Formats: sequence, C-alpha cells, structure tokens
Amino acid sequence: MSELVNNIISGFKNIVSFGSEEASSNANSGCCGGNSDGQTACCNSGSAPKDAESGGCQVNESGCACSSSNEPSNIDHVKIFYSTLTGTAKKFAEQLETQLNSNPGNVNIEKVTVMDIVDYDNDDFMAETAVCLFILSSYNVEGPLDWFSKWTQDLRYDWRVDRLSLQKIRFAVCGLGDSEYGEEFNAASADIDKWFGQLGASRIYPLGSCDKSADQQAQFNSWVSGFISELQDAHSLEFHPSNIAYDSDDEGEEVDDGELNKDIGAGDDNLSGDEMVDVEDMGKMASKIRAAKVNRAEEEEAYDNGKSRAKRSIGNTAEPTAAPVPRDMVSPMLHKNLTKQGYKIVGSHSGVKICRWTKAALRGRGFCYKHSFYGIQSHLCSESTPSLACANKCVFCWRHHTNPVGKTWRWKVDDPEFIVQGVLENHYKMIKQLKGVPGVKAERFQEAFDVKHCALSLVGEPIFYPHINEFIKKLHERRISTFLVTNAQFPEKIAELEQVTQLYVSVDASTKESLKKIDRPLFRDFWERFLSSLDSLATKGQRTVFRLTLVKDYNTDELANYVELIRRGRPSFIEIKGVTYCGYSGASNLTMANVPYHTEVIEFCRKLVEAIGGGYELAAEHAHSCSILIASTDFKIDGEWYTHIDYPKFFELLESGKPFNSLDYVAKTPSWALFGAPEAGFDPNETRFYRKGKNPNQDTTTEVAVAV
Ligand SMILES: Cc1cc2nc3c(=O)[nH]c(=O)nc-3n(C[C@H](O)[C@H](O)[C@H](O)COP(=O)(O)O)c2cc1C
Ligand code: SF4
Repeated sequence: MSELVNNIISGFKNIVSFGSEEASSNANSGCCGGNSDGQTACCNSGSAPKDAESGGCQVNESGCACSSSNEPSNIDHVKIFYSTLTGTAKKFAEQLETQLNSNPGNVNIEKVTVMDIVDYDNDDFMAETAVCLFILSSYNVEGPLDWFSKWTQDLRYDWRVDRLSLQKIRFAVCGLGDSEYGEEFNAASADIDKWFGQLGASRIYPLGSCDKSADQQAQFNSWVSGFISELQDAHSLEFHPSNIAYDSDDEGEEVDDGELNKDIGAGDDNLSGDEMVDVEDMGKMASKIRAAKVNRAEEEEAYDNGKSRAKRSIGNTAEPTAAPVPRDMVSPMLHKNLTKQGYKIVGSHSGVKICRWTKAALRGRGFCYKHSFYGIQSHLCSESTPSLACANKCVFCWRHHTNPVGKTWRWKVDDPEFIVQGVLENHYKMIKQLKGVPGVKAERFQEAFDVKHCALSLVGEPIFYPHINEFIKKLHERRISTFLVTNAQFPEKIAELEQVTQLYVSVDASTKESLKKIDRPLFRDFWERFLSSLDSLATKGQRTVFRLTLVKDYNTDELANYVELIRRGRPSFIEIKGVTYCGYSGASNLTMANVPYHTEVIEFCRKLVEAIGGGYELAAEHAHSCSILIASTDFKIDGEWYTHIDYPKFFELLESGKPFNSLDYVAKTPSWALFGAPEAGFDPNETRFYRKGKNPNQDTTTEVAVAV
C-alpha cells in the first residue's frame, strides 16, 4: 500500500472535517466530532459517548471505529500546563490537579504535575509521553503564552519540521478568555489546540472555552467533568494520528483522484477493523485533501507574509497583508492597566512613575538608598524607561507581569527627544498633584521641578529601545544624570552603549538553573547572553554596578557562583538588596517567607566579600530598604570611601569630549551613610517617620520588607 494511502487510512477519522468550517461545528456534536485542523477528538461529545453502555459506536459515516468499554483507564502521568497573567488559569489548573489526584470513577492516574508553561522546555514536547492538559489564558497583548504560542506556530509552519512531530502527545486544551474581546476571544488557546492537532498530536477532548464575562468557573467545571467522563473510557486515550495531508514528504504534491482510488482499491484487503472505510467515500476524501492543501498553502503564505494569526486566513478569501505593520507596544487595555497602577505612559512604549521615595523626600522624610550610596536626592530623580517591554518574566516582577515581553523590537519606535520631553512633562505633572499634600515642604516642592537624575530602571529593559544612545545624550544635554539598569539579555546592546553616569546589571541568580527559575527569560541562550553581558561590562571602563536581589530560598545559597560572576564582570560596586514583597501575584510564588531580614542581607554580604578574597568591602548601607553597598577598594582613597558622585564634574568630563574613567568623578561618602554607622544610612537632616503604632526603637526591617 502506498504511503499516501497509509496516511489516508490512518488519518481517516479526521478527513471529513479537514480545513472545513463544517468540521468545527462537528466538534461538540457527538461521536467523533472533528475540528478545523483535521484532528479528531475521538468520541468527543463533551460527555461520555452516547452508546458507551452498548459497547460503543462502530464504523459510521465519519469513519469512527472506536468503542467504549468498562476497562479502567490507566494513565502514568498527566501534566497540566497553565499560562496566566492574573492567576485564574493557575487556580483552575490546581483544581483540576486535585480532581485528577482523587482518581475519579474508572480512571487510575499514577502522577499529576502542574506547571507554568514558561517553565517547560518546549522542545521536550516532541518526546513527551505524559497526557498533556493545557489551561491557557488568551491575551491580545504580549504575555506569558507568547513564547509557547510562537514555538508551536513555528513548528507548524516550518516546512523542515516533520508534520507528525507531536504525534507522541495526547492532549486537551481549555482556554480562558473574555468574550468582550470579540474575534480575539480565546484566540491563543484555539490556535494552540489547532496547531497541536495539525502536528499529529492526539486530541483526547475538544477545546474548552471559558468566558470571564460569564460564569467562567462553572464553564471550566463543566469542561472538567466532560473530560473526566471521557477519560473513563480507556479508548479515549488511544493515539489517533491524523496528519493525512500534512506528511513531510507530500509537500507540493498534487493528489490525483484516480491514483488515489487505485491505491485504495489495491490496499483495502489490508485494512484492519479500526481502519475499515467505505471506498465510495474516497472520492469525496480526495477532494477534501485537495481543499485542505489549498487552505494550507494559503495559510503558510499568510504566515510567511508576517500574518501573526494564521487562523484568520483559513477559508478566508481576504488578501494576506504584505508585511507586518509595527504596532503600539502598549495596547489600550494595557494602557488602562498601567495607568491604574500609577504609570504615565509616554508615546507608545515609554513610561514614568513617581516612586514613594520622591513623595517621602518632598515631605522631608528621607531619601532612597541611592542618596546614601551615591548622593541622589529622591525628589530630584525621575524613574522612567524608554521601553516598557523586556525579555524576562522575573518572579519578583513587581509589575505583576502586565508589561509586554519580546526578544526583538517589533513595535513602533518613538523619537528620543519626544520621549525625554514626555517623561519630564509627565513627571512634573505628577509632582504638581502633590501640591498641598500635608507635610510637603515648599522648598523641596520647588526644587522638584528641576529633575537632576534619571533612574532608567522603572520596568522593562531600557537598552531594548533602538535609540537608547540618543535618548541618553538628550538627558545628559539637560544635565540629568543617568542610572541605567539592564537585565543582561542584550550583550551587543551593552557593548554599543555609550557613557552613562552609572551602568547596572541585575544579577538575579548565579547559576543557569536558578536564573531560569527566577528571571524566566525568553531567550533559549539566556545564560550565554548573561555571561557575555558581564564580559561586556568588564570592558566598558565605566562606573558599573551589579545589583543583586536576595530572594530567600531561591538565590541565597549560591555564594561561590556569585563570586565567579563578580570576578568576570569586575563591577565597581555590588548593591545587595532583600527582595520586596508586593502582595500576591498570580504570576509569582513569592511570599513574605522569601523576604530576608536586613541582618540576613548583611550576613550574606560579609560572606560574599570574604569569598571574593580581596578587592571589595562593605562600604555603605541603607537599612531602611534592606540594602548594602559593597564597593571595590579602588573607591577607598586614603582610607576613606568615595562612593558618591560629583555630578557637575561628570558633565564637565562628558562635555570635554576627552576619555575619562569611573574614578574621575567620585565624591566622598558622608559618615552617616557608611556601613555600620549608627544612622544606618538615614540622613540625619531628614525627619524619620514611623508608621502609626510602630515603636521607634523597634527594628524597622519588617516594615521595610513590604514598603520599598
Ligand atoms: C490586557 C488584557 C488583554 C486581554 N486579551 C484577551 C484576548 O485577546 N482574548 C480573550 O479572550 N481574553 C482576553 N483577556 C481576558 C483574559 O484572558 C481573561 O480575563 C482570563 O480569564 C484571564 O486569565 P488569567 O487570570 O489566567 O490571566 C484580556 C485581558 C486583559 C487584562
Ligand atoms: S526585568 Fe523587571 S520588568 Fe522585566 S519582568 Fe523582570 S522584574 Fe519585571
């Protein structure tokens, strides 16, 4: 029997619905409903098969030859993958885990695992033997599902990939979304369900669709109970590879009806009971194969032309768009979300926010740690970013993962001058709103309208912005110092970066495994990128800082590895700060138990300095925010620390156009900021403010943990 016929026979259950509209309407309508991808969910009526009691359905019009039985279903392992921004999918995944762990009805499951899809190596799906369930929330903005979605789409449309590359998988998808998004309702989960089917995976239950604007929980419960009923039939777990017209060898091949019928006629003796088909149907099948091929060609062309959602091109006569049009990074929904969180969005991809220290400084209640370490007064500092997007999804992201993520810049690009003006205008607008707030000092309020520093660390990755050097120049022209923080995923951008006042790298972990766990990077070669960024830092000759955020039980035990990284990047300073707990985020598992006390941070720093074995010492501290500054002893001149910055000198050097180094613009660290000083980094000229009910003599670290 020819390979083509083998394909046809093995995929017969699916062919009736391949690529047709009519097919998707079958999906929920009874035995062997199909879906538009040509993959059939066997007996996927959404409940137990109607004829389960009578022993199951025989070969029928649609070619179903499956049967139900009372045999128990034995499953070694079920993996439940979820993707969430605000926690619902995770919650539902955990509910499903509980139900499956109770081995409902006729189903024996050895092991159930729940995991965030971003923590799974996508390529492992090719060899995955567990039953895979996907609970996926759709977002029309960049989100955590994008990486997996893109991977599946690439696999589906890359002509070099075997069309049956996912044939070892049995899967079911349940989408969470909101019908208010119209056409985009559950679009991402529907795409993934379709592409998995098209890549040969066996769908064991039809796509679920749960609507936030209706009773989403009830809809999910109903999907789960239908799915569990289906599992009770051992046959529902059988493989049903379906990829009839998508075999890798059949690219571009014309299907000839006559040839087809001849092959089938020659081979029908060999058909097993399960494969028994009515030969008369084959003519219809052939034309459907051809239609499917046409659909596929259209779909692939649309994909090659940059259409992101191939789904829309199926059976759609509209012309594919010529090239992807860059869109705004911040969608209207995201804009609303970020605005609610207090951000001012500038143009289409930048943002600014007033930090709580600026407000404290306006009231004379102290400055942030940058005042103790480098002489920055918070009311003169604007926290902003020219790119709200970044290439990580860190667990401690205090933005609750609402910012867009990406590996390449594919959005509109705003002009640097426009962004600088927009950042300053919005910053000043927010300052203005603080007029009349009790305790705001008139003098500080006036001073605040002349920003002197820009902390490019708000959210996202500033060096992602294509014109970062011009942007920095515009700030320097206004004599605004620049403190730029990067997440070390774009080493080439670090190499290209021109002089900034201080260049930071966030070092969130010290091993490949823990970096993946904490930063959840998008890049596959994230570790190589990270190391290469450190190498780049070492050769910059600028004032550089490693910023370490200690997360208890995540990265506090990796001292020796941090030492390696420090030797590699040779930073001028190492800032060590306990993680801030910002309340529950569905996207992160952090709790207050992961927040170290100031004494624990100090302990870690002492051990680190000892392990480095010379060249670095504990120089300054800001106990109020659980922060310690370790400095290179280059900045200890004649036994005194010079960690502060002479800002006017920095601009003079910059304007001179002559080369200079990090020691050319240092200033002496005040005594109250030094490590171990009784003030513990709190400027004695400020008034210490204690919250209501707090004992002034009490250790402040507990309060600090939640307030920074
Ligand atoms: C910014 C934003 C964009 C969204 N985009 C979509 C969308 O394109 N399609 C959709 O069906 N739902 C969309 N939703 C709704 C969410 O998918 C829905 O609320 C879901 O239940 C959230 O699940 P989660 O808590 O697991 O993140 C969007 C919600 C937000 C806040
Ligand atoms: S880099 Fe920053 S903004 Fe991006 S995810 Fe991590 S913590 Fe959030």
